[in-house]
Amino acid sequence: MQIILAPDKYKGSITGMEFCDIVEPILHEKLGADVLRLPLADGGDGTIEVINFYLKGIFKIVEVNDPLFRPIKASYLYSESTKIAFIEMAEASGIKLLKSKDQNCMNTTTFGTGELILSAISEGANHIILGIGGSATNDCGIGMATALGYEFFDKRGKILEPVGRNLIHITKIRADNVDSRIRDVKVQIACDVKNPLYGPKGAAHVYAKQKGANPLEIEYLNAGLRHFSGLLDDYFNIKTQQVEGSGAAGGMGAGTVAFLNGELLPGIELIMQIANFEEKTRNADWIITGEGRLDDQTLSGKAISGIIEVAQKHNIKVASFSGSSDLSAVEIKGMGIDYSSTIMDKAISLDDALKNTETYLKQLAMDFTSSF
Ligand SMILES: O=C(O)[C@H](O)CO
Repeated sequence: MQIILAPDKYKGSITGMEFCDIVEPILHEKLGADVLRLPLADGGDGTIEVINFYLKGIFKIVEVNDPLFRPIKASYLYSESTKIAFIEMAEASGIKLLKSKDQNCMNTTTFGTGELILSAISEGANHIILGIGGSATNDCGIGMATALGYEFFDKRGKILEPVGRNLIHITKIRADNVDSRIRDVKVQIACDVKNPLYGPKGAAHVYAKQKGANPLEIEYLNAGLRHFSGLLDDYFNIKTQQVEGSGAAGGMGAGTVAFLNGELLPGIELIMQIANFEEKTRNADWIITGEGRLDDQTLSGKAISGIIEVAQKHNIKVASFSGSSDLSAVEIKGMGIDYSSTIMDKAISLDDALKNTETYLKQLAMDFTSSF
């Protein structure tokens, strides 16, 4: 029997690799199964480790500007043999880098992410995968673009600092000094959400509060995104608001489409491409997946959605060992999952589940093997 282990992380608990370490020996021992590990991620936190499992690159450490223009060391992954770099914007421009008192996306920049991109190009990358999300910013990517050589002017012809509050003042974009090497690089964007750029479901209204903006500032940032999107559309001949995910990471989705000619993709889709997932699983009997929680979001962008698609195409059974589930047995079956169990079925409380994930996950794996 061939079994593929394709877990995402259990957020705040174990990584996908740890999941494999726990489950694989039980499948070997109890079923004599041939097990292949293909850990997945959705583009959010922890994606870099999963990508490295496939790319086998090395981490490059560079000094860049953090969201408040302070020097920090940030890393990205580079694979010399494939010339692919994987950059997580949160490493340079993430909310995790700021104390809560310093968080306000009126004043933050994605400049450091642009510096990471330049560094990767200087290393020799001809393909950059940029994971966006977890950002401290709402600057529509103008910080990143500035690092690449773009300039943004106000109506008096003054160059503006590339931060969220200045989007509304931009009247002119200049590309004369842009690093021309960027044109030869294929850029794919692993996007964590599908929000539009502005409006009630846009970057500012949905995510700026968690980045320290107050209600007035949120309105101001939203107006800035709306205004700037008009400029981007005219300058690059695109329709930013219509791009799914343009509002990801404070408008970085739109910024990457415009300034990098990037292709926005759900993170899971990109990682499955890198893992060569479909090719490697087509003869499997089972795919076992797992993620922190099965819920009604599960089919929209999380790892399991991509797995079910491939499994159904090749008639492979799917099992899910998740942390918890908000779905009924009928809903789970309806999604295309043939076997499902959760850590919370075993644990007496959330605290117990988090403390004893390994023990309970072993039990889930044992139960699965006994079902044959
Ligand atoms: O960074 C952000 O704004 C969120 O992760 C959504 O992309």
